[in-house]
Amino acid sequence: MGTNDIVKFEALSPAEFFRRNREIAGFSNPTRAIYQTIRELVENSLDATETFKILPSIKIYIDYANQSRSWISIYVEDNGIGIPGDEIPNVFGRVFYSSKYRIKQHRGIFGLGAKMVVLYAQSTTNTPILVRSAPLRSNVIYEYQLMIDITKNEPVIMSQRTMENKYGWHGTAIRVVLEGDWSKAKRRVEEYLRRTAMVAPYAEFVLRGPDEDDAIKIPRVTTKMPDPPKEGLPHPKSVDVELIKQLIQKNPDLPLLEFLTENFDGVGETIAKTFIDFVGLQPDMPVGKLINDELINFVTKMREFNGWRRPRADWLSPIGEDILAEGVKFVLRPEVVFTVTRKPSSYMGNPFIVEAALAWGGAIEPSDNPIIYRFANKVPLIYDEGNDVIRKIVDEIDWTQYKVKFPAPLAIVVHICSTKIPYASAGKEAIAEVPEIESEVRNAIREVARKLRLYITRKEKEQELLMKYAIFSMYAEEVVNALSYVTKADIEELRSSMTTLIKEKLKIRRFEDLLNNSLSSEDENNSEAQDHEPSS
Ligand SMILES: Nc1ncnc2c1ncn2[C@@H]1O[C@H](COP(=O)(O)OP(=O)(O)OP(=O)(O)O)[C@@H](O)[C@H]1O
Repeated sequence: MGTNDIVKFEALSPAEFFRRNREIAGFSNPTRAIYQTIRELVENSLDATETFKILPSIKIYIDYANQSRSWISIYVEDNGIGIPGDEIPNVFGRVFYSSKYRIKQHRGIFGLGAKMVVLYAQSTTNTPILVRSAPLRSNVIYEYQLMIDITKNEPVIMSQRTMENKYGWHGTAIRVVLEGDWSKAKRRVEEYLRRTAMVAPYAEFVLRGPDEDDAIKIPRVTTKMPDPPKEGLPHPKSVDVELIKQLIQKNPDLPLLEFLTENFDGVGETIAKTFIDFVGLQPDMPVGKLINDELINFVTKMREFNGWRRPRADWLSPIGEDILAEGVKFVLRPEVVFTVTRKPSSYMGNPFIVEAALAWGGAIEPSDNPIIYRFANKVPLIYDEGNDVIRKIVDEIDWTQYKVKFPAPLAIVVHICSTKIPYASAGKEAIAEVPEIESEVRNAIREVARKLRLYITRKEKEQELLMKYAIFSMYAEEVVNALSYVTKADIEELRSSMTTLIKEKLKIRRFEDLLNNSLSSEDENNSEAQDHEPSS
């Protein structure tokens, strides 16, 4: 009896795989499905706007489509660059179809999110997704109703039409009906938007829920936007055999020297020659002539070679210290916020930048541990904090070295941007442990923590001075009274000289300065100007 008689083999289409395993893309239950749907659509909207320097305006409307069956309708509209009409079916109907498989920072990476939304809707309510989109300067608006042929991983067009674009609209609007629990998902969705606004204060959001008074509006706080990322080439340290084979196939006759200078980030002629020498090959050898062993050796050497330039960070778009501070101030309303954007760094040839903000006091509730807000490529990570390397690092820090005593009103924001975020899963909720990233996160947090220590030290000194001033003034009044009685001098003059004397003694240049929380320059010099790294 042949094996085929007892074991049946079959292939699975990508769409079928994700229909069966939707948990790994974040669609694990009805509450999570709503959150994940909104998140995937909003992230596409943000990518379609800010990557092209358009200030994002995003509308999210939730309605009950059929309350007895827990069917929820979700509508998301943006003012982005839109989608070309002929691309719409594949964009929503073919798993692993994307414009973001490029070396450039995006929120999206997998080419999966929008399709998961369609798959989930289809699997729970059997209704198509409605898409309307108008690219920039388009005379028409395209409208499609789409489903997915799951076994073929292909779009099924249920209806299609074009409409006149009377008002010059551009952007994309999507309506989808799925089974979900809005009452439970609501808080998560609101929190997600609040956190998104923290790192994108240049965006505005309207969220309207199905019930009366169920609406929130997050206004645009600034019109400043980060510079969009440029599109890059792979760094030689990030390659593998398959990538090199694909590049060779495109042009097998290309000499090795040109192959290197044309296809990789930061490889000039001199570096390419040194490298080819290091491998022991000839610069004019056509790259297609590399035999298997040579090819494998070539790739291994590419990763070993230490003469490459560092990966360029032009493919990244960090938020920037000012914009991040504005977002954090607006959302968390702290007493004070410190931010830092670290210099670019890299892991395995992938450039990355870590940014951190520390918010202290004000509306932040004191808690026993720092409150952590994690972001990757401007996406808030809400679930799975326990598995995240950022939580681990924050917990390792000895906060007493920064004068923080818990419970304390302390929030830490960490943003990692990279052309390749090492996510721990397809749901994009936690960042895996990568030593280079860990060390940058640690440095970023320490940098803002040092600013906090300086701030707390100053505040303590100010408190001390205010106390002394109050006590001295109290006694001064008695002295002034007694002096004026004995000498018959003018009491007002005496009082004024006494106040001047006290201020001089306390080194307060202007009393108003003290009340405004700023000390004289002398005090500043005496404070922690020489700020040492605590030896943790
Ligand atoms: N609102 C939108 N405006 C413009 N283009 C969009 C919009 N939504 C989706 N797209 C296009 O559709 C493509 C596929 O989107 P999808 O959400 O499936 O994957 P992705 O964003 O590329 O990656 P990920 O799965 O990581 O989110 C995007 O790459 C983008 O080109």
